[in-house]
Amino acid sequence: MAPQGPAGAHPSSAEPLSRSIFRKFLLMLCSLLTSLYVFYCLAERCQTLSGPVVGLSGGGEEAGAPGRGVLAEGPRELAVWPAAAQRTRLLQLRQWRRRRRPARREGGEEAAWEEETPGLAGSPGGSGAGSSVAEAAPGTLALLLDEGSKQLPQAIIIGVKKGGTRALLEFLRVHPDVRAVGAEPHFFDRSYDKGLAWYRDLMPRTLEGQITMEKTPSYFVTREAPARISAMSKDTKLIVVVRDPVTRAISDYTQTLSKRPDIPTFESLTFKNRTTGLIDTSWSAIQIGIYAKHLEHWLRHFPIGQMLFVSGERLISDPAGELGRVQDFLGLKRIITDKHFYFNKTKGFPCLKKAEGSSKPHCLGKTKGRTHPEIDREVVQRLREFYRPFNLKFYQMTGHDFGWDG
Ligand SMILES: Nc1ncnc2c1ncn2[C@@H]1O[C@H](COP(=O)(O)OS(=O)(=O)O)[C@@H](OP(=O)(O)O)[C@H]1O
Repeated sequence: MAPQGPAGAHPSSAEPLSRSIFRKFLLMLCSLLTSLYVFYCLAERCQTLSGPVVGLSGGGEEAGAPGRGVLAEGPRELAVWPAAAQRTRLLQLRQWRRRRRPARREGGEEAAWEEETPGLAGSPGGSGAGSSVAEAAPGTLALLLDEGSKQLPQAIIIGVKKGGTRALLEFLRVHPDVRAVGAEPHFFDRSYDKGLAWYRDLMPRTLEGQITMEKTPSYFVTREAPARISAMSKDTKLIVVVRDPVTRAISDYTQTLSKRPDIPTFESLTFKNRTTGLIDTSWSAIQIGIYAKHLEHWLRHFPIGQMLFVSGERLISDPAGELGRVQDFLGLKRIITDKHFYFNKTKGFPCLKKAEGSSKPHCLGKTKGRTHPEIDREVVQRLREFYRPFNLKFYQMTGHDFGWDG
């Protein structure tokens, strides 16, 4: 009788066979798991697995740093990905980056959006960056998709300062087919000598079908800007956010006052001579609002149909309506609708229910919506009279009554 005991203690003739079966089973299990992993990656789930992260620590695309986060083999491996998957991955990567890093500031003005619920991201048990699957960094394959190419902008928000340009750009960035620089490049006014290659390098990468955009509100009043933009491309689409020039001037003054509290009053800066009521048109706060004059320069280089005038007032009272017009003008599908906005009573402005790259409500930062100082009624009235003929001319030129004159 064969001795009884634990397996392996007394080898029998059947044991080598079961060991080899076990080895085969292990091998099969390993290949199955590997195939499953590859399948998951190809099914665009790679980012939810805690795979190795490569080279994401550099500055963002909007900083224009070349080569960040791209594996050497990127383009070769990327070729096996369908275009739609590439696009999805690029968007996911971009969203992940946005969650990790606030936007750059533009020339002293705040470019970043403000979290409405600060503290949540890092709170214990909350969905802070890196603390949950949803917030995890994209996996290695996803990083290969930090591709696409940098293009010169096909559309530019050229003005006007304090018109609502930041709100428009941030709202537009929700659209999956819009990619924009966060900061103001100031290329066509301050950095033109750096050349188009420098400018292009500031742009985010785009995939086919995506529009590259930037906003620099000072272009609208820069004499050289129309010719320079036209020299870059005659087809550039131009967007101008305009606002009642009197309120705009006060907003402009309020911004300067916040930085230099010792400046003279708005009233004294408005006039060359207060007794005669002569307006000081050399003061930039006043000059910028003479929209008809500035527009004349643009119309020497661009047809009016290539320009879209967005009402700064309607951007606040009906953001979805204005965004509808902008999306049509840019040839984009109307994806941004009233479902994207809510009115924040504390801020007194529409905010995004979910900003691009975030699941939280977002409003513009503290530098937008500053309380304006009380201005002498007579001065406001005098300014209204001053602007009226220019406004009427502007309405004629654009074919749109913005309603600033009653
Ligand atoms: N949604 C939303 N949230 C906050 N602010 C909004 C919004 N929509 C328009 N605005 C108005 O935008 C004004 C600032 O305009 P800009 O962004 O063009 O300013 S800047 O030229 O870039 O400094 C800013 O002007 P002030 O209120 O005078 O600060 C706002 O009135």
